[in-house]
Amino acid sequence: MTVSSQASAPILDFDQVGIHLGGREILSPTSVKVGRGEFVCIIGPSGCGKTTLLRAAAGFVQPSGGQVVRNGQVVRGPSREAAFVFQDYGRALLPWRTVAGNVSLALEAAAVPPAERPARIAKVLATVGLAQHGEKFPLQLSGGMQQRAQIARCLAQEPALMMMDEPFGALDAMTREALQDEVARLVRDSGLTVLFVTHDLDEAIYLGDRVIALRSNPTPDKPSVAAIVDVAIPHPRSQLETKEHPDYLRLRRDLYHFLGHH
Ligand SMILES: Nc1ncnc2c1ncn2[C@@H]1O[C@H](COP(=O)(O)OP(=O)(O)OP(=O)(O)O)[C@@H](O)[C@H]1O
Repeated sequence: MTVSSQASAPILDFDQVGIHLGGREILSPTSVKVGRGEFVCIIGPSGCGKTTLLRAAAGFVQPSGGQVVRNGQVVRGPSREAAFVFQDYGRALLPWRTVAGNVSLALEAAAVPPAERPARIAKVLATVGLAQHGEKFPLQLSGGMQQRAQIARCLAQEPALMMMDEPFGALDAMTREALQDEVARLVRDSGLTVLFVTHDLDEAIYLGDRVIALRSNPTPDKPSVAAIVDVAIPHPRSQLETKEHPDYLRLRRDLYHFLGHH
């Protein structure tokens, strides 16, 4: 557990959360507390329940056992306090609305008065480096820029928690690194708490304060959570220096083994 998660009441508390879907146990009872401002990455093989865990935190899925407590309240459904960034930015954005129009959706949903919207839209677009692109339509932008637009829309909702489900999985390596750095910066600047699903061990260690490794097909001997590791590499991190840090290779090797590779 990191200092931040010990220092204050957790923003998110998975309390013995178990999830069955389609008559099958997807997630065996899982308890994890996430501290305010923490960046927690979730890794594991395809189908092990990473997205399901995020969906439970967002209130899209109800646990079959246990409870998710967010900000002291049991989660019973979706809330503006929790924003969700999907991998598939192409489907998350409305193609017939401009980038600014897409960001505006979050403000409209929150009934922000029309007069206040332009300044708030400009602010979040500047945060993600899209200040000059508000009047463009999503399909006029690169994949990385579309994903920034989706992140801007989430930020406009001023969430306390951001769930990111493989947000950079569809991007090329350079765009992906650039976006990793931007998200790390904006999370540090804003104090947001992030739950971040990825298939990529390097991405998990680079971004995470902690990494949760899940396994598929849990049994009483081998529950869903294979390991939770702290990443004590100081922030701000840089792509090159982090990968040369002595902790980095050790964590990478440990997580690789926890995931069942030999
Ligand atoms: N609504 C549902 N009904 C039945 N089964 C479901 C439902 N949603 C998900 N599942 C199953 O639950 C399991 C976990 O799915 P989930 O999407 O959480 O895995 P994941 O670890 O995120 O996978 P991936 O890395 O491939 O995205 C999968 O076997 C999936 O088929």
